[in-house]
Parts: sequence; C-alpha cells; structure tokens
Amino acid sequence: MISIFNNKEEIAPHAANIFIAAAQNAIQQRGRFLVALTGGSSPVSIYKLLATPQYKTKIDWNNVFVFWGDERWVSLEDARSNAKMSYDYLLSHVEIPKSNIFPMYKEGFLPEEYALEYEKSIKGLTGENGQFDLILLGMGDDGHTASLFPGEAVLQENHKWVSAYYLESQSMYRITLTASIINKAKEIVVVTFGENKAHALNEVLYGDYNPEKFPMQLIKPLDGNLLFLTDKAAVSG
Ligand SMILES: O=C1O[C@H](COP(=O)(O)O)[C@@H](O)[C@H](O)[C@H]1O
Repeated sequence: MISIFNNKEEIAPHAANIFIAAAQNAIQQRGRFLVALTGGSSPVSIYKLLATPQYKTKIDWNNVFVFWGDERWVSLEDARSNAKMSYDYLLSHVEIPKSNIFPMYKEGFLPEEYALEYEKSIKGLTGENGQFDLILLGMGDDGHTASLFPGEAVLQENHKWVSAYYLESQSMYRITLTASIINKAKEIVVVTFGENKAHALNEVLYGDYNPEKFPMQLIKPLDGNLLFLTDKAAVSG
C-alpha cells in the first residue's frame, strides 16, 4: 500500500502515529515492542516528533526493544552513524533502558563477527521466528534500502538475518538486516520522499522485477503489511 502526502512535513505525524499504535498493540498483546529503526535523513522529523512530550508519553518505553535496519561500520560518535542520529533525535529523550537498545556496532569487533552477534541478540528476543513488530526503512535514490545496495551479493542472502560486507563504492563496511528477516516483520513502513526518489520509487512500484538494480523490490512481507509513506514530489516522475 502507498500513502501519498502533499509534502514531507505531513508524513512525520502519520508515521509517528503508526509507530505509537504498533508499540501500544505489541506491548498490550505480547508485553514488548520490537522495532528496527532506519537511518538516513528521512526519519529525522519522525524521531523528533516521537521525542516530544505529546508523543513519547503514549509509549511504555521500558518494554521497547530497539534494533536498526542497517549501519555504517563507524563508531557511535561518528556523524555518519545511524545510531548516533537516532540517539540525538529520539533515544536520548525517552526513558528507555540502555539494555533495550542494540546499536549495530561494537568497538573491538570485526563487522562480520558482530553480524553474528547481532543475529544472536535478535534471536534472544524473537527465538527462531525472527519477527519484528515494526521495521522502519528508507530508500536511497538508487533504490537501495537498509544496506541492501544494487548489485551486491547480500541481495542473494537467504540464510543469514544479518550480514556485514565491504561496500566498495563507499569505501566502508556496512552491516544490515537481510531481506529474509525484514520480510518476516509484522509491519514494514518505508519512508521516502522528494523528487530525487521519484525514478527509483516508480521502478520499485511499477517497473519490471529487477531487485539487483532496485533492491527495495526484495521487500515483500511473508505475512505482514508493507506501507510506503511518500509525498507528491516522489511520485511525480
Ligand atoms: O545509506 C542509507 O540511506 C538510506 C536512505 O537514506 P535517506 O537519507 O535517503 O533517507 C537509509 O534508509 C539507510 O538506513 C542508510 O544507511
């Protein structure tokens, strides 16, 4: 499903309300809310809104468990860190136990080693079913989502839930949830807007199936819901 808003400002309250409803339902039904956050610029206004008293007080943060969809393999103080961005705009402003937060980076580990640890941390909460209550995703203008970049071997990963690899085009390691675990989620919400996303979004939604070129096409929940939140500029192409 796709919801098209007039502009990006209209997306944030809608996304924040989806987050709150998913958290409240999960906590009421299963006693905890397991969410994977996205990085990039698209979620910033959503996180800022969730951090305001009006929104944050609607969630019992003691029962929220936070993971990430992907990360640049950089320290948590690095300006490029998705975790740093999420702390700056949301996590530092809510009463969530530190032990409930699982950044996708750890000092002293190799990225591939930490991918295995990260998968174990997810299994510690979900068991073998690997089901997140909510996964937030963004989409790059090349059609990548999480760190599933066009043409990379990780696109074919059907076994591992978490994978780390060297992304030659950015000269850095990336660590990412794979499509196989993302697609197990109850709810997947993709936040993407602006005219620079128009070409990729059009290909993802209406083009031929070519996930090697537009990896977002790999995202097809097995049993859950997939929702794109976008604006008019991104569907204008
Ligand atoms: O590299 C990344 O980019 C995508 C999209 O970012 P955006 O700035 O266009 O919102 C993001 O979803 C991903 O988490 C990030 O690592």
